[in-house]
Amino acid sequence: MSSHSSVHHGSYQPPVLACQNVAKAFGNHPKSAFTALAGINLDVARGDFVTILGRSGGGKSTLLKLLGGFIPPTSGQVLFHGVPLRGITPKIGMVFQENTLYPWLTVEQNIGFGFKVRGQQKRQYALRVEAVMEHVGLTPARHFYPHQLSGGMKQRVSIARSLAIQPDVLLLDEPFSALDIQLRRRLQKFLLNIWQETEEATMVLVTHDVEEAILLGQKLIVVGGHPGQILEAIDISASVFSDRYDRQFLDLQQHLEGVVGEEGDIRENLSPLAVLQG
Ligand SMILES: Nc1ncnc2c1ncn2[C@@H]1O[C@H](COP(=O)(O)OP(=O)(O)OP(=O)(O)O)[C@@H](O)[C@H]1O
Repeated sequence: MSSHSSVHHGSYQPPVLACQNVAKAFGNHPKSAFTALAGINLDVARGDFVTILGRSGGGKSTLLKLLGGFIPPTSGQVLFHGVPLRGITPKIGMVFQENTLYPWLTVEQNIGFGFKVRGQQKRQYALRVEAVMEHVGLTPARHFYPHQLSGGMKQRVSIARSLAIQPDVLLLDEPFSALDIQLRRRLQKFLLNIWQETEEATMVLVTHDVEEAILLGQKLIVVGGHPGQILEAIDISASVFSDRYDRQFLDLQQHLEGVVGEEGDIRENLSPLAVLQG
């Protein structure tokens, strides 16, 4: 999808993550196997913010799990820095929709968990935890336990916990969909700020919310069909759509609402769309 990653200071740099003709089927028996994804080709370059949009059951989570090494592809390859991915790695962070915080640990301890579990001493990681906690605005809540936090705070802790160990890429599966609309908008801005402020931060976010996909993504991928495939890959620059009442934004939004809408077959709703570029 992106070509600028291949030339970097004159030396070749493979994408952080890539899918090469990836297919995923579930079920062991060939007769009962269900092909969730087929023919997926995708590059995630360093510094990209990719959003994956699709309707429910379209295969978005499956694609993210493949990219995170949680499940292996049935055929094709998932490459991490040009090398086949063999299972999960701390270099790929993952944030889920539901709260996955440890209820018996405080905010601070949850954020430091990735270090502790690797056997590091607190003095080795305390400064890093401090910095991340400050960055996500959770320092005042450092001694709180998850049950004392709001939904938005919990997701901020989850994001902070993943970012703390400095993964090469952060994968986010509908991280804000359990939150109300106002909070969702706030956390979208928060995530965008983190991406902009952190040099070469690379993010892949799955959502069924068209507005979220456009506001956050710099590259937007639509997944759908049977079996699931990449129906569209659109290059957008976040800056083009700084105003969500922008004409181009509204046109793109309307087009994508049609694509992921509940009515009709997803492929029938597709219309040619010029690639928008910043
Ligand atoms: N472990 C599994 N075993 C069998 N089928 C599965 C498994 N995981 C996913 N599927 C099927 O693959 C298809 C894609 O599922 P997936 O969870 O990737 O969709 P999604 O786009 O993320 O949906 P949602 O937005 O509802 O989470 C669905 O039909 C689902 O039932």
